[in-house]
Amino acid sequence: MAPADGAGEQPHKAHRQHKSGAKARKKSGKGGGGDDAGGERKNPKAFAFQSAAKAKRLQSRSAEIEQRRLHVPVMDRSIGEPPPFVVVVQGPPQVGKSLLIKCLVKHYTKQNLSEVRGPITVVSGKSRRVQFVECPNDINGMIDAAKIADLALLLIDGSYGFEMDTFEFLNIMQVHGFPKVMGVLTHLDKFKDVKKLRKTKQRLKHRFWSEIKEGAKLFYLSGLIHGKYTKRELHNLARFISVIKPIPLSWRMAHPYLLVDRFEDVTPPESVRLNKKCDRKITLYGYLRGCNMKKRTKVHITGAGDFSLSGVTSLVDPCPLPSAAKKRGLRDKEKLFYAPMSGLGDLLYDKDAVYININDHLVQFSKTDENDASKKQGKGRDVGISLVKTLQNTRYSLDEKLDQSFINFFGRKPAAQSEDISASQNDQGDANISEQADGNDINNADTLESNEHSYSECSSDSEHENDVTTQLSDHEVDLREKVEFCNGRLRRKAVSANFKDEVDEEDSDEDDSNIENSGDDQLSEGSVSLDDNEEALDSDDETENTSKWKESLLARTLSRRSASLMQLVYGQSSMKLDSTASETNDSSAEESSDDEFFVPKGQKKQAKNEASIFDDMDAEDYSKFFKAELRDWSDEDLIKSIRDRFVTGNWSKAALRGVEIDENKEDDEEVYGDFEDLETGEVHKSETYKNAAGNGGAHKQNDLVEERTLKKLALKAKFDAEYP
Ligand SMILES: Nc1nc2c(ncn2[C@@H]2O[C@H](COP(=O)(O)OP(=O)(O)OP(=O)(O)O)[C@@H](O)[C@H]2O)c(=O)[nH]1
Repeated sequence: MAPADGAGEQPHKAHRQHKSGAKARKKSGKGGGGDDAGGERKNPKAFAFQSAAKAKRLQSRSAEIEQRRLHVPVMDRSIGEPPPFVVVVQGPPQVGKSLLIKCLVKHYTKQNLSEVRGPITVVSGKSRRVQFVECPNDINGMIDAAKIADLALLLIDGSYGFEMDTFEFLNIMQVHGFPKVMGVLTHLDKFKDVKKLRKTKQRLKHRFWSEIKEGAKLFYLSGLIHGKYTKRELHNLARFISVIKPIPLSWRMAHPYLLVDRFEDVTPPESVRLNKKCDRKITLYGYLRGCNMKKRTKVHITGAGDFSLSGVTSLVDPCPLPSAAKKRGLRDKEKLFYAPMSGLGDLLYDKDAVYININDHLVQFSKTDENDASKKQGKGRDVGISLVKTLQNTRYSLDEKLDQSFINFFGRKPAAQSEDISASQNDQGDANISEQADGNDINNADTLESNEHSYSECSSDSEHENDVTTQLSDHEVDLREKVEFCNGRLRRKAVSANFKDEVDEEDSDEDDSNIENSGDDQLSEGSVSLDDNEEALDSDDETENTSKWKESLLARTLSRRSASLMQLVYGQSSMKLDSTASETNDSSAEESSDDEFFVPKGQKKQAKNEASIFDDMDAEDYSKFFKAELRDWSDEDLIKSIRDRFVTGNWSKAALRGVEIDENKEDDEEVYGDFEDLETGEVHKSETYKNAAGNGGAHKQNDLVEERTLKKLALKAKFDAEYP
């Protein structure tokens, strides 16, 4: 019993009050909290700003946020999940484009990519997918890539410097709407001297800024480890790619377009057997961007021509966002990548089928079995097994077959095959021509600019350089192409007068103090630290910071203007034809009307302007002027001369002027209307001449000459009297 009594008397453990945490805070709030909180709130120093500069910064920041809010919001037309963000990796040959894509894919998906072909879609975040595309090294591929890029990664060989490919691509992007651009320096491990490396980085960064814009992002990939870029630098780059916001480009938002990541020939094999050049039916797969596409819309396939759509079907997303993937079955884990052309991704959704790709190691085939089987049968492998084996080996048999047979969007197609395509699409011939013409234009411009080059062996000794610099018509282009033989191949270096290639020793000492602080930051961050160099850039001359490569745009545009349809078809410059025509007109006009000679300067100029409005038009395309110089539209006379051509002007006056010109022509024809028909050999004489000849030949002619001389003299006298 005693123990029972003892248990009854045992004192209860006292309740321990909470001294910290939510409960304690709650209690103190309930109790005398009012005073404490009030006391805290009443402290005036706690909420006042201490520094005027900080206050100013805060104020300007809030004003900026307010301003941003006031901007017209960009209409988001997308329905459901946004399509993947297209990242185009561009750079000169052998700069490391494929390697960078492989490394980024490995970073995002932990998958090894054996080859980079076609677009590669990877999931880069909870609500974001990225599609990597390698930009081909030819100009047509660049044009195609520039049309679809949301972000362009410009790879630059740090050990060599800027090459022309980069500027050509920038130039093309400028035409198609400039997407986001980031620079990536590779091959930096070739520098043995740390100081030189730092100087080169600095120099390339400044040039990159001045060519694109101040503060443009430039990443450094400092070298390879086991044949791959370092994880830390890739991580930084991937993070930037993941967070970057695409610029809404108005043209793209208003037009539907598709980056094809897979295609299939669905032409019945029988019709192909009967006619190898029959019209093919092709199914193209890809994410639709821009806006919705309608059936029967005319579409342009780059490099192939214009076609009409026979139908559009929406399919299951082959690379869904992680959130969407959970809703569907069939997959045990999330598939974070889709690259059918590169042989990555194991589930394919077709219009009418779903293909599941099973890896070889998951299939129960063992070598011992095979050997046994062959022994048992006494002759080769069983037909059934070998059939299954071959089926297993060919992952995308149809695609691969197609790939070998034709359309290759990015310029790898063999010449013979391309001929086939154009032959089979005779009805779309016009479109093909226009596409080629377009390409020609740019090629023309390119060859024009590449006239301006020098050829040299890749060596540090500049004396060996054979520097041939020709000037593009009137426009001096700052950027110069220097072709040199380097690392076993020809490279086109982009030389700028404003940026020296070699690092000046004197400069390097000077600048070192600036870089010392920022250099490490850049190395560790893998990105440009803006603040460090802002001041240095501010002090730069403004003209230096303007994009130099843009200057060549005008020259290119002008050079492109001269190419006309006539020139392309007949191989003859329409410009020349027209100019010679106008020259002859001029000379005849000079001869015929001496009146012009006695017209005051200003008036004469005006009259000339009038005439030249018609003269310097392209014969075929009136939107083109072939004269290289643009008119001086500040000239009052010139403005006056076209005033009547607008809605507000006097149209009848303009028409009268036209009639006057025609009448003058007739007059001229009367006097100089003789011509010889070269085909028939018939000589036509003008009426005046005929009359003169009929009425007594030379005598009459003399009279005419005399008459004209008298007329001239009279006019001269009149002129002198009016304008002494
Ligand atoms: N040392 C060094 N080698 C590199 C670096 N980046 C790429 N490479 C090597 O350069 C070679 C070319 O790389 P790729 O990725 O094939 O270059 P690419 O630009 O795709 O080449 P193309 O497709 O032919 O234009 C490979 O052997 C890479 O290992 C780098 O930063 N340092």
